[in-house]
Amino acid sequence: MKLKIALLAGDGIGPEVTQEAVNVLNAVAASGGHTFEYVPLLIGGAAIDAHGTPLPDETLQATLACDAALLGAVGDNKFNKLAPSERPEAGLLKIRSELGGFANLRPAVAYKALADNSPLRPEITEGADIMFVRELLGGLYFGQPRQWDKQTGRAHNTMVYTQEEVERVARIAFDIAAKRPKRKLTSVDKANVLECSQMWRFVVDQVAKDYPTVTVEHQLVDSMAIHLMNRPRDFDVVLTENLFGDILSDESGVITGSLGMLPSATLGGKVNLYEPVHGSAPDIAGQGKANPIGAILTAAMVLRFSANLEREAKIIEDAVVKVLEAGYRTSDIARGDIAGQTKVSTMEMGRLVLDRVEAELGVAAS
Ligand SMILES: NC(=O)C1=CN([C@@H]2O[C@H](COP(=O)(O)OP(=O)(O)OC[C@H]3O[C@@H](n4cnc5c(N)ncnc54)[C@H](O)[C@@H]3O)[C@@H](O)[C@H]2O)C=CC1
Ligand SMILES: CC(C)CC(=O)C(=O)O
Ligand SMILES: [Mg+2]
Repeated sequence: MKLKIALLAGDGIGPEVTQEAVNVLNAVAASGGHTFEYVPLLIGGAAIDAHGTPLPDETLQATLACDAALLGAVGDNKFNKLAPSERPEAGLLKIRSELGGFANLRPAVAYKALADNSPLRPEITEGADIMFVRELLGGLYFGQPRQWDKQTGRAHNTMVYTQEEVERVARIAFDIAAKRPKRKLTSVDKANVLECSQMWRFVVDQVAKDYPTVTVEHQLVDSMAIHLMNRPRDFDVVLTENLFGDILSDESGVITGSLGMLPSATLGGKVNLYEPVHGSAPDIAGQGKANPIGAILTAAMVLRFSANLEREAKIIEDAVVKVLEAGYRTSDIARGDIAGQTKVSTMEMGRLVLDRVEAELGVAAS
């Protein structure tokens, strides 16, 4: 297997966690016959600093010429006063839209080893395993018109969806649900207030007719936020529009023990885009405190969806579980009051996972 991967490390903790993801990918390459070529490219604040724009054309063109894109995170407080169109985040939104992936898969799995890290009681989270399918190219983040008119003191954004946009992401979510043991799909909307959501619900019900084995329910986003905390095990595939999915998937970090645990893959476009769910975390950047597991599990998704290496993806996921079971914790998932835990840095956590991946694959330690 040959894979050319655009490496969009970005800002803050982005480069720190991406390096750990690359290390495990390299172990898989070394395990036999695979070549992963990386193309390091600037995006976000790093690209603004170097080229005055958050997505240089060179980055976009080079990414389009790759088989997959692995992104860390973008954003830095020093750009907070810029207009949305000039900020690092605009570079991420633009590359998402140019790559064309519309189905953002964000799995949230409550690992037993981290049961005491969630503020939710272990009996609430135990066994929770949710696959969020977030629509990534529509809704408020992309809708036109949008403006802040400082003269009139009025600002507006536009939520817009077409039936086709809803249908294509709904089909991906139903396909996934049909293959999972629970075969349940929860569609999230705000159909009691928004026309976009009423159409969303109508289209989901239409698509559901093609998936008779999948149980479908609709939840309003506000009460969904509390159901997710009260009874996370009741959910299986959760289908949402762009903004609601952004919020609810971050919220699911409470179920898993940390936002730093969450990976994602965006499918359906010209080039699949892989990124952990978290942002650039400027509060901990450069201190070796970032949890690289979200990025490492994102690397597993690269192998699963862009390289068809399911066994190797599983080896990485199992290695993460084993390291957690052995008690190793980055600071976001460390609890000083629990015996048997060893606090480790970003690089140490990456190394611990890598050691197990290399051992499992029979690769000499790098
Ligand atoms: N995909 C992306 O590139 C995203 C970028 N952002 C940007 O990131 C910047 C910071 O945004 P925030 O709202 O603070 O969200 P954030 O996700 O960066 O951080 C939220 C909190 O979680 C912690 N955290 C996040 N990832 C972690 C990890 N891997 N290990 C340990 N702790 C972790 C942070 O320290 C912080 O306390 C902003 O500029 C924002 O726009 C936010 C979300 C996604
Ligand atoms: C453009 C991003 C900063 C939005 C976000 O938080 C995300 O996609 O998770
Ligand atoms: Mg987000």
